[in-house]
Amino acid sequence: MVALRIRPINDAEIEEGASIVAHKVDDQMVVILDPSEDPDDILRANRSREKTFVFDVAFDHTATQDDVYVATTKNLIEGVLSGYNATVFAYGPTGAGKTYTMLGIDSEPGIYVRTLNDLFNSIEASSDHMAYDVSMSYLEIYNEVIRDLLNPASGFLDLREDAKGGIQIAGITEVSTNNAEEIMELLTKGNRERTQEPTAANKTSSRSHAVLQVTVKQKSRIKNINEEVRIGRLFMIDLAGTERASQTQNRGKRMKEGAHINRSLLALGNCINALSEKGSNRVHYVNYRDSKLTRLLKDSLGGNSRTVMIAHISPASSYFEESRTTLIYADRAKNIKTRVKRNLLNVSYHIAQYTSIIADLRKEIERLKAKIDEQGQNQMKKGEKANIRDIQGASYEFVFFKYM
Ligand SMILES: Nc1ncnc2c1ncn2[C@@H]1O[C@H](COP(=O)(O)OP(=O)(O)OP(=O)(O)O)[C@@H](O)[C@H]1O
Repeated sequence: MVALRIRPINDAEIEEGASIVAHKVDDQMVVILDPSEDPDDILRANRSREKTFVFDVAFDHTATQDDVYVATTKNLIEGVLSGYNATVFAYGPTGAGKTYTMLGIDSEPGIYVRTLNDLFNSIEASSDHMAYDVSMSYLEIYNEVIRDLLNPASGFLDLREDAKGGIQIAGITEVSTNNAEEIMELLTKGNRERTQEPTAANKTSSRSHAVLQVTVKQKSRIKNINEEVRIGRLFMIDLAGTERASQTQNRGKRMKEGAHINRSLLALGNCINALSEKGSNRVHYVNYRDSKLTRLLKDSLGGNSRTVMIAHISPASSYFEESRTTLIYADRAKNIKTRVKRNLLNVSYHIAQYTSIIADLRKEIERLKAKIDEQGQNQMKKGEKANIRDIQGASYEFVFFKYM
């Protein structure tokens, strides 16, 4: 899925006399008008100045953070909870609104917070039958090195491929928690560690790609000697901005950063090109190894993941070139097809572990008993004359039946 978001025009753009050249036509269509061409030139009819693009969904300045979240990301949660991988990434020029969409601001939180809230609400709603283990890591790729944003003191980390071709980051901090607020705290702290610098185009420009990875392991509460564990992974990525050195007046360090950012985005673009032409007659080699970013995104782009790209542009005429290239890039990405499969892990227990399974079962029975008692008490409080014994009898029967 490819979505496009046009942010509102800002004061600086209005002050420099920019006009609005990018418009949303309907829920999927966007039109961009080339401001450099002479509108009075009758020989070049309007058609040549306008370029139309169609995406799965398009947003403009009227869209709320929730509109964007609901249309792009909310639907991925159920899949992640049942063992599928999903990736959401924000792409676009510097200052076009990527961090706003992903992290948001306190009064208008973005996709990270909304996703985590819904993820934990869904887990709570189904936790009677299933046990979930959620862990999270947050990293940045800056100048082609990986840093742990939850533990920046750990230095540079390595990407490794496991026996099944899965990508792992050696030594990354994995935080286990089932509390969205706790995660948000960690995230805000992590984000402060992110390499940010003011550029001419954006006062708090993110100079790195930030990757939030959430892993959800799901297994049945009912222990068995053969247990199936489903592992769903969700990547949420705030890419560094694409930029032109001339636009941001970058020199020295900024220039070098720009080169690295552009290298990984170029590698990403090459992968997108090669993947979008897969299936056509030409054989294309997809070179994921060209950058850390594409190695990390290997599964998300061409493999086993539901992937959503949210491309961002400014509506201003001064951003026309960046917007045009972003639209072309995003248009290419529409052709990528991924094939998703559920990640299953089968755990067979040894006889020696049966005592621990029995202990777990006892704990589960105690938990259910306590829950039934609590429900019974609540009903009594409400003055309902429910026959608790009947409820308990029926529930125990149900538990017994489940363990048969
Ligand atoms: N949809 C929006 N509504 C209101 N304000 C927005 C919106 N999108 C972006 N902004 C504002 O525009 C500014 C730049 O946005 P943001 O920092 O998200 O850009 P970015 O694409 O992440 O840039 P960079 O790549 O340089 O980090 C911020 O002040 C942000 O709050």
